[in-house]
Amino acid sequence: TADEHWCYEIQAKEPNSNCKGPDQWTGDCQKNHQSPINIVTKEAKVNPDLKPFTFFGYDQKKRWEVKNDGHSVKMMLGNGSFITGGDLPAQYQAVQLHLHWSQDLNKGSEHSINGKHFAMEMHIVHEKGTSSNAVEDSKDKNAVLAFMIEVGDEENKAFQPLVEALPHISKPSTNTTVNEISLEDMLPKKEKLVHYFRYQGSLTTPTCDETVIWTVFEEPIKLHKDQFLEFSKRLFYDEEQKFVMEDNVRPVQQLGDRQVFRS
Ligand SMILES: Nc1nc(-c2ccc(Cl)c(S(N)(=O)=O)c2)cs1
Ligand SMILES: [Zn+2]
Repeated sequence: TADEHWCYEIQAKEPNSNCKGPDQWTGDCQKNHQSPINIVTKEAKVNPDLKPFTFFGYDQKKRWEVKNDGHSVKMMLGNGSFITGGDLPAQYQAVQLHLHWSQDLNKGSEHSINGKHFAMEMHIVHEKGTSSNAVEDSKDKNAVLAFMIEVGDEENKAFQPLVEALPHISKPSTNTTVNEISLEDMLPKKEKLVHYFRYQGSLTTPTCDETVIWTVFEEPIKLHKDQFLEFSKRLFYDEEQKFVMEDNVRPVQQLGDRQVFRS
């Protein structure tokens, strides 16, 4: 289907590209409750129901499968990690973790906060329900936890196994495993995770289903500059390794009639 040939703007504008850039994405991509968005913090409404999350299984150190899926680097999490709380209507199973980035430190995140983009953005994608029964399509089928990533001068040890795996998955549709990573170690300290923004939106990739309860945490993750540069140095969009994987970022979408909330 046309969506198999969807791509980002940086790929679509290549002379002989035959892929569809963001303004040609189909599915629900042209609807009006889309993601990402710019978050204007002073217009976000405090909602006291936005309690802290509880993370189950995030502390387990595991060997994870990671892959280059041609759009990002994706870590498969289907193993029983899940979240509750955060004013979510049920428990949500962790499915996969992936990132978006640019080489430009100021345009690698999909969401922006008061117009500021970060170097990268990490998404942990969850699906409603228990590992035995997931629910069908609905506005709250998915919950994505979004973390901004800044570049600093300290190595982030929790990300090193993922960074070292990147050269093994430089081509699309390649897999490898990373060992001894715990999701919890990759995230900001738990007490920092009480501050977040919340809105109803979509997948930021085709078919852009409007099924996502978005949580954008205020506290950024920090990576060393060299760790950050590895993503756009080691990963490629194409088999021929002509196009490095960077700017895998959808442009911000109109908020429209939606309200952004904050904890
Ligand atoms: N690289 C790829 N990412 C996705 C995907 C699937 C589900 C979701 Cl929710 C998202 S996102 N960016 O909205 O978190 C991305 C498919 S292929
Ligand atoms: Zn994403």
